[in-house]
Order: sequence, then structure tokens, then C-alpha cells
Amino acid sequence: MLKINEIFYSLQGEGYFSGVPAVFVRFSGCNLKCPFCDTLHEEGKEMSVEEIVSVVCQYPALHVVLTGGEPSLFIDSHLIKALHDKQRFVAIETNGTRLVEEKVDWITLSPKLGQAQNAQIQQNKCDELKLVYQNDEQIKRLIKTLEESNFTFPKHLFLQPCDTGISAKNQKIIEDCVSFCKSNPLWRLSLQMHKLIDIK
Ligand SMILES: C[S@@+](CC[C@H](N)C(=O)[O-])C[C@H]1O[C@@H](n2cnc3c(N)ncnc32)[C@H](O)[C@@H]1O
Ligand SMILES: Nc1nc2[nH]cc(C(=O)O)c2c(=O)[nH]1
Ligand code: SF4
Ligand SMILES: [Mg+2]
Repeated sequence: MLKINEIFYSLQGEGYFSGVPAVFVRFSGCNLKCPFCDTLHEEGKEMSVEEIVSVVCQYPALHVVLTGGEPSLFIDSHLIKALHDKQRFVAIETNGTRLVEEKVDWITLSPKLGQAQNAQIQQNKCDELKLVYQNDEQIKRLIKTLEESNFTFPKHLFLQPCDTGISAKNQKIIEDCVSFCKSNPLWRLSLQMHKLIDIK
């Protein structure tokens, strides 16, 4: 059984697949406590793989996003195979502290700084890197940490302004993030589109 916080149908609001209709499977629980985390994920109900797949298949989209919480702590090959058997494209949003060994179709990696010794980044490759931008100093440190490890940078590099919930502060973060992208053009902006248009 897997502890699931919610399963919902929306558009992918972030990163490479922004705008693509997708079914989100949100796992409950995480090994990090990012101060800026925008998700309440602690509550959940136990569901079998068959139940999860049955809810996912109520929606017409083939794109599925496993998120959380931290899905890499909980996924298993049975779930991935069951989704593949239904022709689903399986993407995962992960903080990278546990290696994703299952054969998923797309890994979105969003590592965080200042992780505890037992929560270091294990995932050293991915399809897209999506870093939460707080300020220049933080983002440069995060990128440097990745450069100094045996991390392979993917083709798709996104900076996502940290949503603080305070509009004036967000505006400054967005402006700084835009400046960073203009100075470092390998990076592009990922706005959390779903928040801008007030959908889930
Ligand atoms: C809620 S997390 C769940 C998946 C995984 N635990 C992770 O952090 O990648 C989903 C995405 O939202 C991003 N995120 C979380 N809080 C955010 C915030 N306040 N502003 C912008 N992005 C945020 C994360 O970095 C991650 O890319
Ligand atoms: N629309 C929408 N797109 C998303 N992309 C990643 C999300 C997440 O919370 O992992 C998310 C989310 O919560 N909603
Ligand atoms: S790793 Fe992801 S889910 Fe966990 S606290 Fe950080 S942003 Fe939230
Ligand atoms: Mg979200």
C-alpha cells in the first residue's frame, strides 16, 4: 500500500512540460523540510497500486506526474509497470536524495541546499533540472555544489522563482531571477503557471 495525499488532474504548471495536461499523484511524506515548501502533503490515505492506477485512468491524459512530498521514497516497480501497462508516460518530481532506480520516463530534479548528512543528493542525472531561485548567492552556491559533485547537467535547465506568498517579495525574486537568466542564458525561467491562472 502507498500513502497518497491526492490525485488530481491539471496542467503541468512547471518546467519543460508546462501547459501539458497531466494527472498528478501526490505521495504523502518527505525527508526534507524546506522552509519555503508550498505543499501540505502530510495527510494521506493508503491506496493499492490497482486503486491508484484506476483513479489515474479516469482521466484522458497519458502524462502522469509522481510528486509529493518526496515520491522517490515510496515508488516501486509495480506502480511504474502498472502505469506503463496503461500506456502512461511517467514523470517524477524529486529532490534527488534517493536514487530513482525504477524505469520512469522523465526525471525532474529539484535539489535543495543545506541537506542533512543523511539526505545528500544521490540522483546525479536527470532530464530536467529545476532549481528554486531565492537569491543570487543561494543559486550560485547550489549550482557550484552540483558542479563540484559528479553531477551530469541535463539539456533543460530551469530556475523557478521561490513563491514566498508575499507579492512584493515575489516580485523582487522574479526580477532577480530574470536578471540571472539574462546573464546566464543556459538557464531559463519556469513560472508556476498554475498559480498565475489560479488552477490546481
Ligand atoms: C512540492 S515539490 C515535491 C517534489 C519534491 N519533493 C521536490 O522538492 O522536488 C514540487 C516542486 O515544487 C517546487 N517548490 C516547492 N516549494 C516551492 C516554492 N515555494 N516556490 C517555487 N517552487 C517550489 C519544488 O522545488 C519542486 O520542484
Ligand atoms: N499544476 C501543477 N503543476 C505542478 N508541477 C509540479 C507540481 C508539484 O507540486 O509537484 C505541480 C502542482 O502542484 N500543480
Ligand atoms: S523536498 Fe519537496 S516536498 Fe519536501 S519539503 Fe522540500 S519542496 Fe517540500
Ligand atoms: Mg505544487
